[in-house]
Amino acid sequence: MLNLSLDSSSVLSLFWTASPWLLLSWILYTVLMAVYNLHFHPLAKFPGPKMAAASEWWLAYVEVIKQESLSKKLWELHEQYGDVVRFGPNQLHFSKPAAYNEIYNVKNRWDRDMKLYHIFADEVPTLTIPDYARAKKRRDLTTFLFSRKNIVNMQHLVQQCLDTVCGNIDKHIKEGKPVSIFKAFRCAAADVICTMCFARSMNATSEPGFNAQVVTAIHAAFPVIMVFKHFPLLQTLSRMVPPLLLSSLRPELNGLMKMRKMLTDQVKEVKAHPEILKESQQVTIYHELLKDPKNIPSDTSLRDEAVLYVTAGMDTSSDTLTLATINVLSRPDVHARLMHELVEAWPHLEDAPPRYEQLEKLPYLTAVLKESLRLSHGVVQPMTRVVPREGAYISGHFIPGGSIVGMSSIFVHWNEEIFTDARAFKPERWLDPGADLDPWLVAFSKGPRSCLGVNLGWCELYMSIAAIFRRYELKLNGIGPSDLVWRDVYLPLHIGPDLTVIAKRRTV
Ligand code: HEM
Repeated sequence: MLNLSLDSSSVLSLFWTASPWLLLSWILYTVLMAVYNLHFHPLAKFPGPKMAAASEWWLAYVEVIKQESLSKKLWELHEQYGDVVRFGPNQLHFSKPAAYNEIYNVKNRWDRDMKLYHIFADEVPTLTIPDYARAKKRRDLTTFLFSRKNIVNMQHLVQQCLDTVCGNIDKHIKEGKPVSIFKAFRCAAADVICTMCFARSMNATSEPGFNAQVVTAIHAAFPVIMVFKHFPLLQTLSRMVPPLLLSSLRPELNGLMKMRKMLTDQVKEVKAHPEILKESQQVTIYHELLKDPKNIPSDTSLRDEAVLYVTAGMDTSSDTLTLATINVLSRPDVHARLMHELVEAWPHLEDAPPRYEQLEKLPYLTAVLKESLRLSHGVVQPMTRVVPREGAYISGHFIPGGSIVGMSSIFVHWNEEIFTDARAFKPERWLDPGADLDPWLVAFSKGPRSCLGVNLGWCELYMSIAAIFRRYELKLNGIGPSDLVWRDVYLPLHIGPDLTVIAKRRTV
């Protein structure tokens, strides 16, 4: 009988003999694919850099080697090539704001493109389920948890987290230290999400100096996921590394592992003792996702859903709040007008803070928040969608089925025809009755895959600004709006200095 077993030295020698052929075949394949992509691909007629059209490697070079922001690079490309740009063999980007509504709208049931979305997890949590039908099923399960009604009822939990933030700010004041408003809002958002969704806090808001591990870890993880976007094999390999080894190789990721462990333990506890859920006063994601006994998600699925909520909700709302604080403090006229409104709504500091429903009726605070959402953008990377088989018209062009299309929110938010002096912070623009700007605020995106946590997001924004501005006199600590510098890593990752303020308790 033929002996097929090979020892390790013969496998190695076979590999060395075959490797020049493997390399040659790969080069030949790449060249042939480039020729096909440039001349015969259904998107061949669309303009854009030739290297981008030829191969996926162009985008990997821009995002991983040069560490450039894709959305900002696309801005330059549109100036050169016009309103449609081919920025990958099968990818198109659009610049006219109307195209945003043509891609992301309630009628479109377009799939997400997994080349981008696999970075957040395997196909398990809501954000990474590619097809609309399955994603809808998963989203529908949590409709109640994120409904406006539930958020309004549970707002005392948001207030509790904000009170802990204030307690920590008071400690900074006592010790004569500036407050990192950047970290404070991130800690607040992390605790709000965990308290609301899992009925358990990570106590990030109590950490000295707001130096919570979860904040450092998520900040450190985003540039890594840009590498995973282009080299998915590395992501698979990284999952095989034992947590202990990973934490010694990348100690800054400790917080992420701690959070995963906390949520894994919680999932196990809830599954082993479902009676905990019956006794709980509060609806959590576990109540919602374990509702249907015939469709119980796996432990990993539950854990990944929980991790998704923290990563989806932490940086987005805290970026908006940080941007709001720095811009309001750098414009004395805006600051004075906002304070006037807040003092009227909350005249005596010793009284309980106004409720969310009352705050959302304040026109100037609302204008400040809309302007802050506009300039913080939400997600900046083009959120890629797959055009259905029959094709679609976008920006007046017929786009063949199977093409991947997307549009970064910066192309709407920085559009000068909609927002005059678009890069400037001008809350007044939202108060102009003739302007009708609301349809162009796309920070939460649009359509069936838009933000699931939108009600919680708004609630946090209103209550945080009211609590921090009404309770403290704040001054910028040597920083200003020009220090709000970001790199596009799907979200806008802050790469400027720490953003600190000097705080003093208000007495009246
Ligand atoms: C200012 C605050 C927020 C902004 C600007 C924001 C923005 C967004 C955007 C633009 C998307 C679409 C992403 C895409 O298609 O790639 C999204 C999705 C999502 N957001 Fe938010 N978000 C915010 C707060 C939150 C909060 C507090 C949560 C709660 C935990 C949350 C949970 C989610 C989830 C679960 C998804 C995925 C939805 C799906 O795939 O169907 N977000 N968010």
